[in-house]
Amino acid sequence: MTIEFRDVTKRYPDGTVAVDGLSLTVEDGTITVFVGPSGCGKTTSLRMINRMVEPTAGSVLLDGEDVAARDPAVLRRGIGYVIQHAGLFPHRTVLDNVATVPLLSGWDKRKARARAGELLETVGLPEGLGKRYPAQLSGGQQQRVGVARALAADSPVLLMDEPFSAVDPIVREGLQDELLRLQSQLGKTIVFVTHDIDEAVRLGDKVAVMRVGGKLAQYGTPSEVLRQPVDDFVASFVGRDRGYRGLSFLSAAGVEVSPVHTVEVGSTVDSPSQGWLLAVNNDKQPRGWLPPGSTVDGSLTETDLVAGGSLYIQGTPIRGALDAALSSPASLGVVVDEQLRVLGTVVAHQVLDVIEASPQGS
Ligand SMILES: Nc1ncnc2c1ncn2[C@@H]1O[C@H](COP(=O)(O)OP(=O)(O)OP(=O)(O)O)[C@@H](O)[C@H]1O
Repeated sequence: MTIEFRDVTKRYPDGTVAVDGLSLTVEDGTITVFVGPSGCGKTTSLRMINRMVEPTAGSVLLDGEDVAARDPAVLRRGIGYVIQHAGLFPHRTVLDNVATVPLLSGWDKRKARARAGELLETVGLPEGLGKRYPAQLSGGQQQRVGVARALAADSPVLLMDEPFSAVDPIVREGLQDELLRLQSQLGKTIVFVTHDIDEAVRLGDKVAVMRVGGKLAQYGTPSEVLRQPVDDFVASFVGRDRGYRGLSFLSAAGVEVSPVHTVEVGSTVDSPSQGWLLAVNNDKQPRGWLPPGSTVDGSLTETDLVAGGSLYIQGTPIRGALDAALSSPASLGVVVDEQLRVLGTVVAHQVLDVIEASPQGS
């Protein structure tokens, strides 16, 4: 099934333009990866495919048919969807989690569970795990269950939103291998969102690099994007980072750590916040970000916050600093000490400058 974005724009009610004039076609039976820094509109784009978000202008077509003409609930049931932390129902067994969509589609319980058991096997989990609850599984196992549940929709389209971001790098590689193996058998049309360029290049038949402001910067095969970046943004986001396998060993000593405005959870925030405010607990550990212009009724709670990106522990290799900056909703990577207390922030271009200037960086 092809997925076509035709001049799609999404402006949220507060005026944020999350996606700006996106036009691209995801080809049938391929994996297309939307990649870019936090806040560039990847998730919004993905959610317009299954109508969890409605475009402000333009249209999304599945095999030439505008999704706006489809009943949203039926559409969604027919499209597999996997998110970070798997999004499993905590009070249902693993088997019942996977059987959710078949049950919603009217299958009888036995048949739905039998199918769920097969799917667990498909994603490399022993059927015996089906009786457990999600909390009794490792993070990697939970993600596999998330994939099994999405496959249960038996749809030609699978949407995956940072599905492997919350697991450690080794488990992540295993999950990526598994997805590629599954895809070689299933040939689905997959749209996959990540901020990790290595993951994008590894998984994507095509890669769509997006920039903040919701603009598509480049759309091509991984090798096109790596070898012929269209501009400096793509070059720095894709080109340089890619070249730096040595990043994992490079020190971040030269990276400037800037002070950051913090606000404590539980305190009051008067007047709309200026810029992004980093919320911390009373141990100075980061809890999330308060977006610019937010007003808070009474004292600040975690529900007022946007989840943060990864943290960079000072003294660890520079790769983590880049990852923190790229995954932060505020575009400010949070630097912490070993007790995870906030020290300040770093920005991606500064990290890239340090990498550039290093002997490994040319
Ligand atoms: N419901 C909403 N209301 C207002 N603004 C929103 C809403 N959802 C997202 N945004 C804003 O739209 C922009 C794009 O967000 P989106 O979640 O699509 O980005 P993303 O690239 O997926 O980011 P991340 O990698 O952090 O998930 C951001 O500026 C975000 O703050």
